[in-house]
Amino acid sequence: MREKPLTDTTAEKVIQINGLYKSFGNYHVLRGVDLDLYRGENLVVLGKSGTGKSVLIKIIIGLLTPDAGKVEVLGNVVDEITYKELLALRLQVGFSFQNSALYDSMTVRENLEFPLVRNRKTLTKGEVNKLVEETLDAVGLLQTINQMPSELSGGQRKRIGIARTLILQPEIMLYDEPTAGLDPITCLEINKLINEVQERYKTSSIVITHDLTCAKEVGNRVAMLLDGKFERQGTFEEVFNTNDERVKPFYDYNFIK
Ligand SMILES: Nc1ncnc2c1ncn2[C@@H]1O[C@H](COP(=O)(O)OP(=O)(O)OP(=O)(O)O)[C@@H](O)[C@H]1O
Repeated sequence: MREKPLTDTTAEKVIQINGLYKSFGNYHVLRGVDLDLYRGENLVVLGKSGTGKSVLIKIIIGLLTPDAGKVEVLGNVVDEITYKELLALRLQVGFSFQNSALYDSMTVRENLEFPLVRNRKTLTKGEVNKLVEETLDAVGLLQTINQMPSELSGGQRKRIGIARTLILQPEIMLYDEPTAGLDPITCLEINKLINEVQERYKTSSIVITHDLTCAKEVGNRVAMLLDGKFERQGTFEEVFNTNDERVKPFYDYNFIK
């Protein structure tokens, strides 16, 4: 298995989260989250279902507001900027949805053109075509350009979903369970793609996953959300070298102990 290099912690922090709290009624989901994303790294976020991983992502992209704490993304304090600034920031933060979220009535080409036509209005038709083709090529699916999403496999749909996010060339990528529901071979292909995207597009990424093979293959660093905080952060080995009963079952289940 490929060994990922350690994160360069002297690099700029593209996301800085300090003392973040978020509750819904009496349910205290995030209870003092501290987390940094360094430029160029893939940070894997692990945690049991319902621990607040999606809530965290929604706060990062300004879809939810924190109760307390500071969330800074590419130098912007997310709940202090104007709505216009937030929209501009969201173009720098690509979010790859779990269900791929493709438009079923559009071809692959049209799905990829859509974010460009909406957000890069000065591009010529030729430039749009070039970007669509280059991005499809980067995810290895140029041959599907005229197909409909319904004609693609689950793994291909994931790739197209990633391509549609990548086409705006965001600085930060957020992957939400990129390998969920895929067979092991396709999972390995998606892991490889996430690593290729990191190298080719120089993205900084947060990868939410329950798949520890994915975590090991793509993560320069791993952070585990436990009881509302990232109590364990470090390399894959550092995070899992523990007898903590909240952590061990993740490892044992994934690696059949
Ligand atoms: N808008 C909301 N209003 C009320 N409760 C919410 C809201 N959003 C999330 N929650 C609650 O916050 C908790 C954390 O949800 P979240 O979706 O972040 O979990 P998760 O860690 O992403 O889970 P999974 O791994 O299953 O995707 C859940 O109990 C959920 O019901």
